[in-house]
Amino acid sequence: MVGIFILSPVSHPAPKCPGIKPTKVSPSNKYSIMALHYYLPAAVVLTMLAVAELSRRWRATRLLYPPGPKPRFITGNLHEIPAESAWITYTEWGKQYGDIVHAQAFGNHILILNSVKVAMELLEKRARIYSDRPALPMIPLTGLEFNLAVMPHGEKWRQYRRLFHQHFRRDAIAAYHPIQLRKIHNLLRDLLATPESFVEHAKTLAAAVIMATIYGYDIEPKNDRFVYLAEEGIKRFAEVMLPGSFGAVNTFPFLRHLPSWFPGCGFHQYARDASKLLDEMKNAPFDFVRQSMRDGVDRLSVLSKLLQHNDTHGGSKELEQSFKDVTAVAYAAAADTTSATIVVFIMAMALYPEVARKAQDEIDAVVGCGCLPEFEHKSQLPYCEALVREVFRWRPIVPMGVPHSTTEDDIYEGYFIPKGTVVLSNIWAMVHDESMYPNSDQFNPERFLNADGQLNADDHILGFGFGRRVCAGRHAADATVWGAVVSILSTFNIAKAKDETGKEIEIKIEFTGDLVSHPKPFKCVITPRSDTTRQLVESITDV
Ligand code: HEM
Repeated sequence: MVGIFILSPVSHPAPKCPGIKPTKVSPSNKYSIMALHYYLPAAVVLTMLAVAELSRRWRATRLLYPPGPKPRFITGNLHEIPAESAWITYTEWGKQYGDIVHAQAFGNHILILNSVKVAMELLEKRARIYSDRPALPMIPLTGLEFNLAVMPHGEKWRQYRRLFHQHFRRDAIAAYHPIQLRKIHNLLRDLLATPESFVEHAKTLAAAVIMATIYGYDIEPKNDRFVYLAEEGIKRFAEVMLPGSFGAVNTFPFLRHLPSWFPGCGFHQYARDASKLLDEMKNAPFDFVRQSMRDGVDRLSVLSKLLQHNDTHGGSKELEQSFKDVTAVAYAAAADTTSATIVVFIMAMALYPEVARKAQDEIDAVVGCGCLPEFEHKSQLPYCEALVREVFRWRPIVPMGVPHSTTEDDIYEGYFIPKGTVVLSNIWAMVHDESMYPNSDQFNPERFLNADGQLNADDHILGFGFGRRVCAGRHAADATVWGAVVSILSTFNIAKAKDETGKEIEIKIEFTGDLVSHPKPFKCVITPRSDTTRQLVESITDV
C-alpha cells in the first residue's frame, strides 16, 4: 500500500517567484522533470528496499552460526563426521558445545539438535520452515521421488501425507488389530518351533503385518517374492540416503551431468538398475490387488479400499499412481523399523529378566493363564505399556531420525541458521539426557510410571521423530510392537544363553551404524513358560 501512494504521480503548481521569469520547458526537459517526479521516488524506494535487504543479509551473515567444531577450509567438518554411528560423535559434540551444534561439509550447513527442547522449538513450533528434506541428486536419479519420506515439503507431500493419515491415524488402527494379532500368533508358533531364529521371525512378523494390511496379502513363510522385492528396494533406499556410497554425487550435484562412462560415474548404472527394481517393487503387489479385484476377491486392504473408492467415483490415473506410491512407502518404512524394535525388546528381556517377570505377573493377573492377550487388555496393563515405551527409549532404532532441512533463513537464540541447512534430530542424545532419564543406560520401565503404578504423562515416543514429518505410521508400529511384546511375554521366558560349562554368555549391546540401527547378532534362549503356554501356542491354528 505504501508503495502505491509513493509511486502515484503528484501535481505541483508552477512556482511563482517575483522577478524570476519562468523558463520555457523543452520536450527533453519535460521528460527529465517527469522522470524526476515519477521515477525518482520509485528509485528511492527501490534503493531503500535493496539496502534494507542487503543490510538484513549482512546482519544475518554477521550473526554467528551456532557453536560447533571448527571447520576446515573447503571440506568443513567432513573429516570428523563418521560414516557410521554418527550419533555417538554428535552426542559428544553436544556435551562440548551444547544442545544445538553447527557443522559444515563442503559449504553445506548441518545443524544437530541434541535436546527435546530445541527439537520442539524448531521442528514443531517453527515447522513451517523446518519440514523440508535435503534434496539429494540420487533421489530423482533412482526414481525415489515417489517416497513420501524424502519428498520436499510441498503440495504433493501434503496430498500423500493426507492419504497416509486417512489409513494410519490413531483411530483408524483398530481396524488392523485382527491382522496384527493373527500374524503375532504365527510369530509365537515360529518361536516355539525354532526359537534360535528369533531375528528372522521378527522380520517375518513385521513384513507379514504390513503386507496383509496394505495389500491383503499373506506372505509365504520363506522366499516370498514381494518381500524380496521390498527388501531389495529398502536396501537401495538406505544406500542412496547414507553419505558413504554416493557421497560424491550427493555432495557435488553437478556430477550427475557427467556421462556414465566418465571415471567415478558408475552411479548412473546403479541408479538405472535401482529405478527398475523400485518400479517392480511398486507394481507387483499393486497388480496382485488389481487382479484380485477383477477376480471378485475382496482383500480388505488399504489399497483395495482406496481403489474401490477411486473406481466408483471415476477417479483419475494420477490418484491411482499416488495409491501405488503410498502403499509401497508404507512397506518400506514399516518392515525394518518394526522388526528391529522387536529384537531390541528380546535383547532387553534377556538382560533384565526381573522386568520380564513383573510384566508377566501383570499379564497373568489381567489376562489369566491359558489365554492370549488382546488389544482390549491394553488399558489394564500399565507396566507392559511402560515397558514398551522403555523399549523405544532405551535403544531407538532410528537414532538420528530422518534429516529435515530448512526452507528459509532463520535466527534462533541469536544464532543464524541459513536456508537449506540440513537439520538432524539426535534422538540418541535426547533419550540419554540424564536430566530427563536418570541412569539412562538402564532398562527401567518404572521411569514411565507414577508412584501408584499408573502411567505418567511422558507418552511422547521420541523415536518417531518430530514436527510435520513425524513418523506417519507410529500408531500402527506401536500397536504391532505392543501386541508382540505382551504375546511373547505371556507365553515365553527369555534368558541369556549358556556355554558348555553352564556359564551365562554375556550379551554385548552392539548395534549397526545404519539409518535403521539393528542389534548385532546375539544369543539368547526362548522357552515356553509352562506346559500350559506351550499347549496354548501349539493350539494356534491359523497360519
Ligand atoms: C518401530 C517402528 C518405527 C519407527 C521407530 C519409525 C521411526 C520414524 C522416524 C524417526 C521417522 C522420521 C521422522 C522425522 O522426520 O522427524 C519416520 C518417518 C516415517 N515413517 Fe516411521 N517408524 C516406524 C514405523 C513405521 C511404520 C509401521 C510406518 C507405516 C505404516 C511408518 C511410516 C513412516 C513414514 C511414511 C515416514 C515419513 C514421514 C514424512 O516424511 O512425512 N513408520 N519414522
